Amino acid sequence: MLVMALRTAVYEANMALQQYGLVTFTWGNVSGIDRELGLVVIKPSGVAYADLSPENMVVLNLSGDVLEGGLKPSSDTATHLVLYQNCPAIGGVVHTHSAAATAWAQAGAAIPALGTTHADYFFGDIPCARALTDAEIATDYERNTGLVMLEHLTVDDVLAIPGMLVREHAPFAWGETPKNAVHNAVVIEEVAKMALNTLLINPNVRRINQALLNKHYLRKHGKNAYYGQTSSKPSEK
Ligand SMILES: O=C(CO)[C@@H](O)[C@@H](O)COP(=O)(O)O
Repeated sequence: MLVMALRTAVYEANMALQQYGLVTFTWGNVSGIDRELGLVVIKPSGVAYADLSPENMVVLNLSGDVLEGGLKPSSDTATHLVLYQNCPAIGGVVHTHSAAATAWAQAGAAIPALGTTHADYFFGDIPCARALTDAEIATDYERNTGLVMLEHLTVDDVLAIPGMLVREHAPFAWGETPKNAVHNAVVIEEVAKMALNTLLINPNVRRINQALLNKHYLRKHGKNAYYGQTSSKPSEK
């Protein structure tokens, strides 16, 4: 039984999706990585959260080969792997179809940074990656979903904007750990709801004052990050 600690962390993170109201049926999955061992653990595909256990999580290598687990890995596994393969700072990935964030994704719109709740976790708007082309859908939808997200990422500062929407699909979030990734997925859904309501009240609302965004983001994430650029490694806490 490989990486039991990671299995448990990924199991607990998947259970937290339900706890925080991020999923209906099985519309969400969490994974985690042990980079020293080169192993990824992910939720099994289509399995109800009530039926999950650390033991039935699926263990893969970074190429996606199943090393342990009799169940099929999440259908989004290739997307998770693209993020791990290209972004060393990422330790956990979440995908959900949480309703408000999915509405922004279906509309093809980035979630604007309108207030300090957003600024505490995201150093700017939450991008919406473009819709995939016919060819990208036909060849490898899940892997290409990860690649279109990379079009928006500066690999060195993926933790400054720890999540993104994918047009015609839904949100992805990430973090230093599976638990942190779930936290960011909750924030995406909450600020998606807040932004939706804010724009209903005032369609002409402007984005948060830059100095206030910097103050709130830097207060939580360290002083060595600058708007749009961050240090070559995640900011010291
Ligand atoms: O995006 C979708 C479905 O549109 C999937 O993420 C969702 O059904 C979860 O799939 P898995 O059960 O993780 O294979």
